[in-house]
Amino acid sequence: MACLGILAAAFLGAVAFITYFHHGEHHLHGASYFIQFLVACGISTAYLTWRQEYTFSESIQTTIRTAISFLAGLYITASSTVSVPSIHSIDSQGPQVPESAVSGSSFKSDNGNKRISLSSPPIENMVQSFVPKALKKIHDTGRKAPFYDINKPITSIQTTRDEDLHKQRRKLWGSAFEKTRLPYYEASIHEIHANLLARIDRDSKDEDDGLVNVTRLINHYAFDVMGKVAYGTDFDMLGTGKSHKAIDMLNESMALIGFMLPIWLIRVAAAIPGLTRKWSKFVAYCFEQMENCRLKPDSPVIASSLLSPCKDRELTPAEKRVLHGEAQLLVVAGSDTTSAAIVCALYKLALNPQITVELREAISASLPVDETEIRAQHIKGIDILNGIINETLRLYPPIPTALWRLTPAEGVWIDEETYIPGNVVVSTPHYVLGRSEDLYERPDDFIPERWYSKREMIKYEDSFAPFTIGKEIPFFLNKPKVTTNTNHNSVAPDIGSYSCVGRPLAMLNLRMTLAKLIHTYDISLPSSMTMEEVQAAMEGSMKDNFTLMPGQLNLIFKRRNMARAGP
Ligand code: HEM
Repeated sequence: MACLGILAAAFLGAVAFITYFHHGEHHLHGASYFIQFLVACGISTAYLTWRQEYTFSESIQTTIRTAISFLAGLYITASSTVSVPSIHSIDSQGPQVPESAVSGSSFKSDNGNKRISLSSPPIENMVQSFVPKALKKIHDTGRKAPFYDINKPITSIQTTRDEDLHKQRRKLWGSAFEKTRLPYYEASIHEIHANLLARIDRDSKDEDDGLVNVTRLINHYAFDVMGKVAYGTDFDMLGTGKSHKAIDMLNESMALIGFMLPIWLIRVAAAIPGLTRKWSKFVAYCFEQMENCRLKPDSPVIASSLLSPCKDRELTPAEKRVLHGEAQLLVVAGSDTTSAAIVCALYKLALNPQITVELREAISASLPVDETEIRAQHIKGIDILNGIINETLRLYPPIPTALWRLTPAEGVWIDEETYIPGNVVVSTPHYVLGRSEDLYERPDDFIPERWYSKREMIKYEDSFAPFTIGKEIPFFLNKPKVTTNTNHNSVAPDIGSYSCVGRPLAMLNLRMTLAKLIHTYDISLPSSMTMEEVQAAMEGSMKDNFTLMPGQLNLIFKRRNMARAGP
């Protein structure tokens, strides 16, 4: 009898999957399913106790047995129904992705010599592809995957899956990065550079060994810049030497994303009271900054552009939801990404002093006579500077593995022999592609020239897209062969594209900050550590929390003894 009950429950689980769970998306209802499941278990226990005259403990045991059988039936049906479709070739091992990156198990597909990688859990029908042509194909055709519903009902340009809303927001964001706005951001960067240099000088003196904690320093710098250009707010993390309380809350929340849990589980966890308190506080803080910008609508900060359609009236509930999302995105999108790129570039420059010397000479040569300040217009065309940035973004893409896309309903042909069916979640990890021998000669070496004078070292250019590429317009790639010397002055990419709309600001900041630091300081490895120890400290503790979190990097900064080097 008990056996029959178990089989019936398992059968019901299978039917529930086939008739209901297999259709449409369910990740937003995880918490409500969970509650319904608990209520059903409670009702079952009560029914068995009062109507069937079971003892209380027998009722509980029978209910648990039935519940487990139901779930097993559902899970087994799901695992056997969801096929893993993508086929592509990868090297036997492939480069290792940073700690806590999407974990996947590789195995052979039916055609033998080709391999695919499947990320758990299988019910999400998820694959990672390392085929050279995959990145462009997937991002040209794919929609955003269910992962982007992570903050619902709060949404933003980045997380919305509604294409009309995305287009509306993209227009507003685009206006924040028009040519005419960049001089304001440049002036803010200059202002914060003064704090950056003062902090480096202070830290170099304060610490006994003269070491500067570059990871923390640049993190503080990047947040100070974003506070200023986004809202006109001074986080003053460089000045105080401490993280702003809002940024602490953000960091703790991002660490949770690093576990890369399936989206339905994140949504269930988010429904548990108190668990996302810090994240909510961070969002509320950012929204407050956004609200303050409503009082100064003509200020050239990014928030003003986002507020422009509603500057003279009350916000509707829908607008409030979007502006909460955009308020936090403004800080999150621009800070950790830029910070990771600057830290990793300084790391590579410290390891490669010869490249640093060449860069410094090129910077000096680019400055007009009597000019002591680094200005964007003078340095934007320096090949070696752009090559260093590209090479850094290739080896350490600030968004290393995520960017999940859902294939179109009709599926997509990646190349002549690789087809991925519709509605499959695909990720094309930049970190892995950037280190692939299929795409680059000597992929593990830092060779800035590969982006200008040694372009033959790039075997397949379309796979380099650290700012990702658009759904409609392959923005980053639609230009002549030289990708390094590109337009931080270009207007933002076209509406409809999911690529990084803040790229002009990111490139402006990367160029100016690297140029300023290299022009002002001699930067070297700590004498107390071997090169291997520096590498282990930096790369060994690198993390993927959606954005790349560099490990520990301590360097020595010595002011250069020359008139033109000072601030
Ligand atoms: C080195 C620095 C940066 C890198 C590598 C980078 C990279 C990216 C990538 C890969 C995406 C796609 C994300 C996704 O599809 O989920 C993205 C989107 C975005 N980025 Fe950046 N980013 C950087 C700096 C910035 C800055 C400074 C801003 C300014 C606020 C910014 C604003 C945005 C926004 C608003 C989006 C969403 C665009 C959309 O969905 O239409 N980013 N970025």
